[in-house]
Amino acid sequence: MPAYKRILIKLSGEALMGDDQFGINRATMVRMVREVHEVTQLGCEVAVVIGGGNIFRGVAGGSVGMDRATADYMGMLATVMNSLALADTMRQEGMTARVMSAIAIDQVVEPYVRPKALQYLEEGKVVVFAAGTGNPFFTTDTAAALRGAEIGAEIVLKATKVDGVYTADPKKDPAATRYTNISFDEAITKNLQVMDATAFALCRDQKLPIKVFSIFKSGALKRVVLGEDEGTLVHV
Ligand SMILES: Nc1ncnc2c1ncn2[C@@H]1O[C@H](COP(=O)(O)OP(=O)(O)OP(=O)(O)O)[C@@H](O)[C@H]1O
Ligand SMILES: O=c1ccn([C@@H]2O[C@H](COP(=O)(O)O)[C@@H](O)[C@H]2O)c(=O)[nH]1
Repeated sequence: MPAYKRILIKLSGEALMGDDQFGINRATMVRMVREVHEVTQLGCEVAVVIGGGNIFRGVAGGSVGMDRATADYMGMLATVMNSLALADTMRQEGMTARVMSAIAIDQVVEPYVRPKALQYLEEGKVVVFAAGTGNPFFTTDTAAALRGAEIGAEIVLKATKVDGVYTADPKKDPAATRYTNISFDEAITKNLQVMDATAFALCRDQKLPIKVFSIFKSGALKRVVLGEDEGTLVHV
């Protein structure tokens, strides 16, 4: 029995690279989709936001010296590519997914319209929100918080490269220790970089909890959805 009826999953773009230098690693994508499939089969309504780090990192060199907003639009377009690839993999795995973009690209993907997204969720379709918030100077973490609040998700699940929120970046500080629970205020005050402060603040204000866990750990997403002990809960 799932602990939540409706969830917003933020999938790491960078994790999609697998062991490659950039881009989409097919086997990794399929594995991530199968993890999502498992939770839809539990009866959860699922929306997804995917990052763009796997593609944007590959082109970031070319964005040096560009104005920030233009580079950010490139980053948002990278998330559209990831979203299309994700939805197509979902289709191949027998799921029904719809991509909705915050930036109008009508020939490619339907625009984000909140009532339509709610309708898809009620129909049991997975909704993939592409192009972040549609605004530069933000991130897909903030898009996850924003869309999560808009659709009335009970929790935002940040599926990332580390297995929770640590006292410091565990990739840089081997002495860092993991929190089981942490409040939004503490995460913001301590400037913990696992998620940006805008996303933390939005979730705090909307009383929308976040669970941070590893997308590389097999079965972790399902365990989170079943309410089992996994990762770090960020709460009001
Ligand atoms: N205090 C911390 N606890 C845990 N991770 C941290 C912390 N500080 C920094 N990090 C880093 O934050 C990263 C996760 O956040 P980030 O938003 O960069 O990645 P992502 O969401 O997985 O990727 P993308 O932006 O491509 O979707 C982790 O890989 C970790 O190295
Ligand atoms: O609302 C948004 C979301 C994203 N961006 C830009 O896209 C890249 C990729 O997103 P990640 O969250 O880092 O995976 C991001 O670095 C921004 O440049 C944006 O401008 N607005």
